[in-house]
Amino acid sequence: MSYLEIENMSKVYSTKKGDFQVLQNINLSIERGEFVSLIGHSGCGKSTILNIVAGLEKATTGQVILDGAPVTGPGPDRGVVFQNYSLLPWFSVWENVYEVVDAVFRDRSKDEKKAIVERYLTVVGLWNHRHKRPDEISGGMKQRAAIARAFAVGPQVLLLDEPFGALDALTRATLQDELVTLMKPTEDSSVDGGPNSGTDTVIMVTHDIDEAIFLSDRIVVMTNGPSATIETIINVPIKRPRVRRDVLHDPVYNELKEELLEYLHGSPVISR
Ligand SMILES: Nc1ncnc2c1ncn2[C@@H]1O[C@H](COP(=O)(O)OP(=O)(O)OP(=O)(O)O)[C@@H](O)[C@H]1O
Repeated sequence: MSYLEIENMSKVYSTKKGDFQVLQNINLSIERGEFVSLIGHSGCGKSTILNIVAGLEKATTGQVILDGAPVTGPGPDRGVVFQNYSLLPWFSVWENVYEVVDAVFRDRSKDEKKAIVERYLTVVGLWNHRHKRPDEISGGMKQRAAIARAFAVGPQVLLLDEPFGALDALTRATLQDELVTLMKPTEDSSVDGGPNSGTDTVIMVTHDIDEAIFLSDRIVVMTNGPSATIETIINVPIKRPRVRRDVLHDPVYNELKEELLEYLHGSPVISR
């Protein structure tokens, strides 16, 4: 059995107009340490899959098994980052991260918890902005704070729902690079939390083909809904951690891009 198993998952929403089958027969095995992206047209159920793995939604049939145990609700072993930041508006950046660290690491000293917060706010370049509230910082900074908060508690599985979707291309690329840095285990184990306590498995929902290729080991392409299922799974045979420029120059990159565009839009694309 793999580290994370999605077994025969289906999801039916009851609506005023009757039952609406979003997902049908989703089967996916993810190994520890894998970065897997879900890609597909709007409304096919990508967020629904992520929410079920997060334990925020229940599957209608089937189940999610994580590290041998069925998922029955949310837990500190899974961290979620949404597109819309989800920071508490009345807290500073520092407090937003500290609150969660404090809740998860109940038995750590205050100094240890502060050190974890400092470490992750520093990695995402927000230490100098730690006293600001979410409405005083840019969208990119808010998303950095949300990412720092997710990594700071060191969930084994990180669930990213279009984490960079609302950002401009430049900020997006910077944050993708920061994510690569955060995913890389460091030698420094003096401060626990984060990658040192094992955040190495990621499921990311994205609409961005380049982002999916740059970050993922495998890309799961969904069919269109309703009753969406997995159309195909594409391997990205470029070793991680990756450097953006190297990936862009890798001949495999254009081949994968073309393949994905063909799945998503059904027509061959002329590569540059
Ligand atoms: N609570 C709900 N009740 C009824 N229908 C829902 C509910 N949540 C989602 N849906 C429907 O389920 C379908 C899948 O939604 P979901 O958000 O998972 O898709 P998605 O692939 O993530 O879309 P997008 O790419 O646009 O974010 C959509 O048609 C949506 O309207």
